[in-house]
Amino acid sequence: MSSSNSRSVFVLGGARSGKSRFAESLVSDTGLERHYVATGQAWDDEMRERIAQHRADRGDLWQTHEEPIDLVARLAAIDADERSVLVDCLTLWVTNLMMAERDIAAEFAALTAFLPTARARLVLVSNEVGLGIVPDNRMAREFRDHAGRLHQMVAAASAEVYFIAAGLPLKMKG
Ligand SMILES: Nc1nc2c(ncn2[C@@H]2O[C@H](COP(=O)(O)OP(=O)(O)OP(=O)(O)O)[C@@H](O)[C@H]2O)c(=O)[nH]1
Repeated sequence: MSSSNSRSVFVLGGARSGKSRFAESLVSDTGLERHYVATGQAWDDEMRERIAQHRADRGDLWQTHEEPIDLVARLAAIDADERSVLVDCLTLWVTNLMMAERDIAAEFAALTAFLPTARARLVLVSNEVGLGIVPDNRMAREFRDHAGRLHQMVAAASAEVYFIAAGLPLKMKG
C-alpha cells in the first residue's frame, strides 16, 4: 500500500478531543467546495439534537451526505477536483459494517484502494478507541481490533496524519 499518490489527510483522536473541528478547518482552509459525509445515524433524541447542532455550526457552505454503510461508493459518486470531502467518522462506519454483517476486510481494502485515486481532497476522521483496558465482551474486542487495523491501513494510504488530544493537533505523518 502506498501513499505516494494520495492527498488524503487522516485525523485521529479521542471522543470530544476537537478532531471534528480541526478536520473542518482543514477542509475550509483549502478554499474548495465543502462536502461532509456523515456515517453517524440519529438513533435517539439526544443524537438528533447533536446532529442538528453540528449542521447549524457547519453552516450553508457545506453540503451534507449521510452514508452509514456504502462509504466508498458515496465517495466515488461525489469525487471531483474542485471539492474537499470530510468523512466523519470511520469508527461509526466500522460499527455500521459490523451490524450489517458486511465483509469488513473487503470494505477496508476498497477504501484504502480508493484514497490514492481520489480527485477530491479527502479528510478522514476517526476515533482512537484502542487506548483503554481490554473490553470484557467479544463484540467490543472485535470492534477495537477492526478499528485499529483500519487506522493503520488509512494512515499508510494517507499523505498526512494527525493525532488530536485536548484540542491540540500532533502531526504524525507528512
Ligand atoms: N447523520 C448525520 N450525522 C452527523 C451530521 N453532522 C455530524 N454528524 C455526526 O456527529 C458525529 C460527531 O459528533 P460528536 O459525537 O458530537 O463529536 P466527537 O467526535 O465526539 O467530538 P470531537 O472529537 O470534538 O469531534 C460524527 O461522527 C458524525 O457522523 C449530519 O449532518 N448528519
